[in-house]
Amino acid sequence: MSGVTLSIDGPTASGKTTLATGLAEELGLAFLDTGVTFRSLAYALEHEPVEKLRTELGSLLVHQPEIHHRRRGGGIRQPHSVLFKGEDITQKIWHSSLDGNLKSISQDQACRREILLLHQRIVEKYENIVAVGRDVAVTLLPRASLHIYLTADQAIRRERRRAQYRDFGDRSLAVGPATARDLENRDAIRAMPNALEIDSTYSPAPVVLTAALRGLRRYAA
Ligand SMILES: Nc1ncnc2c1ncn2[C@@H]1O[C@H](COP(=O)(O)OP(=O)(O)O)[C@@H](O)[C@H]1O
Ligand SMILES: Nc1ccn([C@H]2C[C@H](O)[C@@H](COP(=O)(O)OP(=O)(O)O)O2)c(=O)n1
Repeated sequence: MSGVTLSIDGPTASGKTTLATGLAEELGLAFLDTGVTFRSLAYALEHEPVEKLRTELGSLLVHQPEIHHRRRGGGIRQPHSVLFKGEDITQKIWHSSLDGNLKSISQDQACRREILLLHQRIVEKYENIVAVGRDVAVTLLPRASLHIYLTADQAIRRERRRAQYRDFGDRSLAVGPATARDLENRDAIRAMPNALEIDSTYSPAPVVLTAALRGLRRYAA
């Protein structure tokens, strides 16, 4: 299949990264995790003022969206790596001490605009790509082949996140209810003709992957 673009939205720990990794491996797609940009900027804010991050985002942060299958250096499994001023910070961006910065970056509209421009430049480079994040269907890939909204009960998502990071020390574990932004995105995606909503609460990852592939075949046909 060529010319495949997929967007995956959904709340924290609903399984977006897992599904996107499966789809990228199965279909040979590049993978852009937009949350990695927000987390990288939260890290970068420890070192640079926000004005500099906004104006020099494209040169300070370099994404490598080709998929890496292996756990990197024994750390958390990451789909792709990211460099900040030339340094690979992929394993440093998940610390809970960055949660405050993450909130500031997420709420900074000027920053969000620059992040979107950066992501648009990245997706333009790839004919086949899956992008993951809180608003990718609406903002980044409105013309994707398929828009997936992934969800799962909050208690299940919290348990999954705890299990995921059990061995990795002080990681960001916050798992709240779906936010207003999540629900807005969900409603916008429901209104799209080529959309698929998957509740993964009782469906293991391979079942979710099969459902997504079936949805893609239906809309790509
Ligand atoms: N369908 C599923 N069933 C059970 N566990 C899952 C499922 N999808 C993902 N997981 C696990 O839940 C955790 C969070 O998944 P992840 O893909 O990182 O979520 P997100 O990217 O939405 O935050 C991971 O440990 C992952 O292995
Ligand atoms: N497209 C995006 C991606 C992430 N964010 C914000 C909101 C998220 O809490 C943080 C971190 O993103 P990340 O994808 O790692 O978060 P979740 O695992 O979905 O909770 O960034 C966003 O506002 N828009």
